[in-house]
Amino acid sequence: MDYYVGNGIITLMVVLLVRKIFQAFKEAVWRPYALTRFFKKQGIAGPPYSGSVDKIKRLRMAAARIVLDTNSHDIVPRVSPHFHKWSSQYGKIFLYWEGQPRLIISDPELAKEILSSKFWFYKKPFFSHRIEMFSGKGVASLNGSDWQRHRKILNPAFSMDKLKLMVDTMATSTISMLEEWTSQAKEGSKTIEMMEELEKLTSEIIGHAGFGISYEMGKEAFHAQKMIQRLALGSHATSYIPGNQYLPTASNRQLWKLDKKLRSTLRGIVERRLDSKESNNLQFPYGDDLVGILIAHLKSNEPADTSYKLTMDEIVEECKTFVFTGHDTISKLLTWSIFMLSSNPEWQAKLREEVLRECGMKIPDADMLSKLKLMHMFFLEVLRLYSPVVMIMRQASEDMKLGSLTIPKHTRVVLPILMIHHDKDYWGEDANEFNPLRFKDGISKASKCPNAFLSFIAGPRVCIGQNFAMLEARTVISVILQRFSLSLSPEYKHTPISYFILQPQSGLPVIVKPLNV
Ligand code: HEM
Repeated sequence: MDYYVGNGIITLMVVLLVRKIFQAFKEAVWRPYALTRFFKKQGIAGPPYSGSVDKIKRLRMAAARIVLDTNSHDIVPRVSPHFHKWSSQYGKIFLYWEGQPRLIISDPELAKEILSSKFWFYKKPFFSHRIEMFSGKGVASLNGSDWQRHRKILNPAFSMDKLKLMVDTMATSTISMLEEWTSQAKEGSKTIEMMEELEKLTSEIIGHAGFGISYEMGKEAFHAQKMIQRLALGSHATSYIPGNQYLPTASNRQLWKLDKKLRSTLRGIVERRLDSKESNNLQFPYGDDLVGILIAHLKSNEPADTSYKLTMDEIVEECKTFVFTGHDTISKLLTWSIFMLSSNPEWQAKLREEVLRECGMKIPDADMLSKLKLMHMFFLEVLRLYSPVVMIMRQASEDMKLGSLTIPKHTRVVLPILMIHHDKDYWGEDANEFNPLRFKDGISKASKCPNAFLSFIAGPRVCIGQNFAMLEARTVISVILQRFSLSLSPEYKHTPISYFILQPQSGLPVIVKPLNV
């Protein structure tokens, strides 16, 4: 009997081993060969599969050592050196390998076709457990009916009427930051590390506006989220070993601890709100901010209670999503805006003049802000040249037609937003120059191709926080320009880099000077 059992186990192990070897061969040899051939027949080329991940690492490391001239906005070779190199060799559409095969598409018309696809033909791919740890398993990463349910619940939190009421909170938080600057600028001016300062400000604003808490109360959550992001991106960049997120390595243990901390802090915020029910608001008894709206959809234990409901875990994950999306992108838009104002005195003067004309020294409200036309063009140009999200990815859920191409099921498609934004074919010979006036007749007329501006993407999954971000950016910059002048510190090194979001590699030191001094 033992003999038969022993033989059976050995046979099973051999079968499993052969299957594993076969799968590994299929993934590592057959699939790259077959896919490369498949695309080659359609006229799509790309760099060789073998050694591709190392090549990307080497290109990135070399690019990270370059310091650009402060007036140069030709940043794609530094931020995405591999895209830059390969697009000049293989054209606007090419295939490359980074763990999996990826098809780069830098044609705005095809990008539009992908982004407007309704029936989940192009879905969000699963990135990695580590990325979800800081970005949350919320509306930004879901697909299908789950995404529809979350998006429908969240849309009311971003209605323009609601956003307008947040301007006061945005301005008040900015003013208290500026009071700090004034008290520090005792000798007439002060150098401020602007990227850190703006991360704190935008955390405070989303904390107040979305969660009804102060920065001090939300500090632990924001700090844990930031630490997870740093650790997760560090380890993600250096390893592609499947399943290694479950190994109890030192960095994994630290990540698990931080994740637990982040989740428990957010859960605490939600539970405190649950305890503060107000019976006179029938539609949103827990408040009509982001957390209040999410809680109003908390699934009760009644079996019939299924439509448009969220579980407690889903609410916590959604809060995580907004801790991330609600401040990281917008703080970098503000960082690059301050960089542009500090290095372009003429534009700083123009925008200050417009702010003083429309708002005087008053705390701006939504109506005043809507009159800042030059400032709107300025932000569009900053977003074009320094788009905080440099690329997005989708995955074909079945064999698809895209223009004249056939895209096989499971192919990951990359839309390189930053590279499209710097492409001379769409934006003209001055594509790398700072010229907000190119937007004077609106976004669609600013380039040769009406869909070439993609900072917030387009289609059903367009950024839900786009209006929130633009209102916050106008408020913060208006209040700063009313009270301070800005100039770039000689310490600044122009080194844009993408750590998930585009940012200056070594921060942004800026000299601030109160205007009445
Ligand atoms: C300058 C600021 C911002 C930029 C450039 C930006 C950019 C983007 C982009 C490119 C996407 C699409 C990602 C993809 O589909 O892969 C996106 C989605 C999203 N953004 Fe933003 N965003 C900004 C601000 C915000 C803010 C302030 C919030 C929240 C308060 C926010 C919340 C979201 C959410 C929840 C999604 C996912 C939407 C969905 O899939 O239905 N964003 N954003």
